[in-house]
Amino acid sequence: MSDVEQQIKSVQAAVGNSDPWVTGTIQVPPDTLDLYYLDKSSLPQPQLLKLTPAAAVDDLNKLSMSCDRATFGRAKEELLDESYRKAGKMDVERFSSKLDSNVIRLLPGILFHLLKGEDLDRKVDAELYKLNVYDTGCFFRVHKDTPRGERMFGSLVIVFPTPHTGGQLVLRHDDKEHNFDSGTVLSNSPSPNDTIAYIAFFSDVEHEVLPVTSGHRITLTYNLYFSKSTAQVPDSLLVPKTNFKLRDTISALLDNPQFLPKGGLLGFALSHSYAVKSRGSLNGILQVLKGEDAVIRSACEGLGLDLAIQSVMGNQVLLDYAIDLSSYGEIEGSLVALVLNEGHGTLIHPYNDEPDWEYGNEGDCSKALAWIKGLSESRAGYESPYIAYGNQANLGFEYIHLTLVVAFGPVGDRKNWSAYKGEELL
Ligand SMILES: O=C(O)CCC(=O)C(=O)O
Ligand SMILES: [Fe+2]
Repeated sequence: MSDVEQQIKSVQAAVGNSDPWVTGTIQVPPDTLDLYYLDKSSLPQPQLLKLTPAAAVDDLNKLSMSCDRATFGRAKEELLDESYRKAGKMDVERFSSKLDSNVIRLLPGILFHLLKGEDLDRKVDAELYKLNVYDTGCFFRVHKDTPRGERMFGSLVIVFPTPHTGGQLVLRHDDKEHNFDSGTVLSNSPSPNDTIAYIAFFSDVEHEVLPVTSGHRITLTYNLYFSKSTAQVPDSLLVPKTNFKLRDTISALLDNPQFLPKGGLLGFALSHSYAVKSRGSLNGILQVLKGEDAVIRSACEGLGLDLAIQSVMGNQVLLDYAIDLSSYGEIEGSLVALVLNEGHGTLIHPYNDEPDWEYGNEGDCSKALAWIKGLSESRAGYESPYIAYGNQANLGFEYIHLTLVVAFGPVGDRKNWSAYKGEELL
């Protein structure tokens, strides 16, 4: 193996692989478990229910009866189908939870292990979405939470300590899986009367709620956003914000004069998928990277390199916008030619190979790219043209797989990324 190959392997090994979810329990002031809600009588009456392990089964059933049947989204449709999702839901206008006014105080403790790098210092908004009641036999099959905009990065579920068995939340991402059994975790907690369980995860993580086998699993769900406000959050002390190993291995690779002496690109296929509008620009995504993706951004920014988020088509072309495949139909090859003929996209070729001019036009350039994390088979190109199953109908944003492309200049001037134009087709 050459020096360069060895150094690329070292960069690859330094890319982190932390979980895209956190789960746990938190003790809360007991009165924050109070829930006020409007029942379903013809003149709705306010009710107070303490969502504790001691809550009377009749009262929990009454809450359950006051809920509507929960729907879910398939593509652009909102559906009620109890073979896919069986649960009660209450919209935010019909209830008030004391915990909700406290949730902002709980967030830093919860998100500490989820957010990485500079994201740890960002202000996060938590938007209450629904109260859900899963009583015996309720479940929610595999889905992803519907993206509500570029800045939404995750979902938070709070589970009250009302007794329940079953109803585990199973989360899956790449080859990882996590099963969170809130009923068991809560009943085994040291202070079960005033402890809640939480699960926070990046919204593109696939998840399902297994059937509840007894009792009532009652939850609040939140959408998590990176705040637009620039209010400074105090620096979290003693938290390493940079993956120094990653920064140093990239630096060593670029210091090697054998590696792309005229300059070139590094490609990191992102671990998460991101919500974009079709044909929408990808510029804003750089600011909303999640988890390990944000760590890669920090390391490369720290080296003064140029960063861009691109979509990769057929491993041959980089695009700085999301293309709407449904408006083209047909096969990928012809799409590459079409996009290039329209004057979009940058041709790329592997760093250790010659450009492939199959689709090139006179005057085109092809840039050499070394994949640090390549697009795996299942991730090549785009996710399905629409979200098959969401917790709400498609709101115009779709999750797609993207690549962080890092540009660097010639040996001795690696920060001068704009000096690298690529190989030209004459
Ligand atoms: O209750 C849970 O743990 C998850 C619920 C869920 O996935 C949803 O409401 O979208
Ligand atoms: Fe969900």
